[in-house]
Order: sequence, then structure tokens, then C-alpha cells
Amino acid sequence: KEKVKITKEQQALMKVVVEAYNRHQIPQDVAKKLLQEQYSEEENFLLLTEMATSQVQVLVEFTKNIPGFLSLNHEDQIALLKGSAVEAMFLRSAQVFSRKMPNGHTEVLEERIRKSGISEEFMTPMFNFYKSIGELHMMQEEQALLTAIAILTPDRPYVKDQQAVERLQEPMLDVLRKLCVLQHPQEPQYFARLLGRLTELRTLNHYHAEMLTSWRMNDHKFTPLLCEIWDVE
Ligand SMILES: CC(C)NC(=O)n1c(-c2ccccc2)cc2c1CN(S(=O)(=O)c1cccs1)CC2
Repeated sequence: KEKVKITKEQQALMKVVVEAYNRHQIPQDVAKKLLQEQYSEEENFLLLTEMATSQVQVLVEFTKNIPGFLSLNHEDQIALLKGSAVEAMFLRSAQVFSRKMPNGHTEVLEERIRKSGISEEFMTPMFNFYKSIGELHMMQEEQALLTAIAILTPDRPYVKDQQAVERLQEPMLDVLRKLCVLQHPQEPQYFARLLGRLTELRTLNHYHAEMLTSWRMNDHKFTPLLCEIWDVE
């Protein structure tokens, strides 16, 4: 059985990505607000708008710290950010949702999200995803690398130089694969399960587009940043 070894430069790459991931966290006070006293549907929606807007800012800062990203063609940088924004939001949501919270908090959080004006039909796939991420008990290195891998997806719409994006994504996939083998020796399928979550994420893109349409119907307002990153209005 070949001994899997993470090289010095892979160690360095992982360190940069994990530090960037941890440096750019959503302000806890915003997440805490969701757990505080009873909110109306309208206020829950506004809170999610605030959290999602803050997360997009965090996403942009994290992405700028991915080695090589800023050397990509500028239009491609925008195409990758817009193409991955919703997936990164769902991935971050799943990580926030499956974080160990004082007992009862997860249920309160779920309640607030369910009462925020999002149509019932999107709740099941959304919460199924949160739970499927939670079951993986991902380490923060895995969370950071998986988010970077999702952002560096070469076949997003309008990406011109896909090879350049592949050249950035492949080293991330290599180090994540080795990390999974080293951290989960008794679960050889773990890396494949992580990548399977990325496939599940893509289906959530579709649900999100439908959510947006239904919100627009009942005249829900979003922030300029969300409108820009989601291409609405
Ligand atoms: C952590 C942040 C990024 N999560 C977040 O904002 N959530 C969370 C969520 C999940 C777990 C814990 C805490 C929060 C659920 C939902 C959203 C946002 N979206 S949205 O972006 O479509 C939206 C924006 C405005 C109105 S609806 C709807 C669903």
C-alpha cells in the first residue's frame, strides 16, 4: 500500500487556504441574532439577507486569497465568483448549521429559517443538504479546501480559460484527497463522499433560482450585492 505523503508545498498551500478561510468568518453577532427572541417572517427574511450579504463579502475576501486566483483573467475571476456564490452560501450555511451549538439552538435556527418566507418545497432539499454535510463531521481543513474547490470549478458559465482554472483546482483536489486518506484511514470512500456533496450543491443552485423567482413575486427586497452576485433585478 503506497504511503500517502503530503509534500511541503501541499502543506503550504493548505495553510494559506485554511488561514484565509478562518480569517474571513461571518460576524458571529449576525448568526447569534437568528437565535434571539421571536422574529416575524419579515424580520427573519431580513436577517437572512444580512447574513447572506455578509457571507458574499467573506466569500470575495476568501477567494482573493486562493493562490493563483488573482492571476486569472479578470472576467474569469468574476465568472467563478458569480458561478459559485450560491453553492458557497449553502456550503457555509451547512457548516454553520451543523456546528455544535448549545442544545435547542439548532432547532430554533431551523425554525427561524423555515419561517422566513422561503417556499416549503425548497426546505427539504436545503435541510437534507445541511444534514448530509453535518454527518461528514468535516475538519476545517476539509471545509476550506472543499469551498476553494467549489469556487475553482472550471466549467462555470462564461469562463474563457478553463485550463487555467483546472491548473488551480487540481492541486487543491490532490491535497484534499491525501488529507482524507490520512485523516479517515478506515473510510476509503470519504474523499468520494466529499466530492459527492459538490454534486448535491449544484442541484441546490437550481432550487435557489426558483426561490428567487418566488420571493420576487411577493416583492421581497435584496441588497445590491446579492442582486449583483445573483444576477437579479
Ligand atoms: C450562514 C449564511 C450564509 N446563511 C444564510 O444566510 N442562510 C441560511 C442559514 C443556514 C444555516 C444557518 C444560518 C443561516 C439559510 C438561508 C440562508 C440564506 N438564503 S438566501 O441567500 O437565499 C437569502 C438571502 C436573503 C433572503 S433568502 C436563504 C436560506
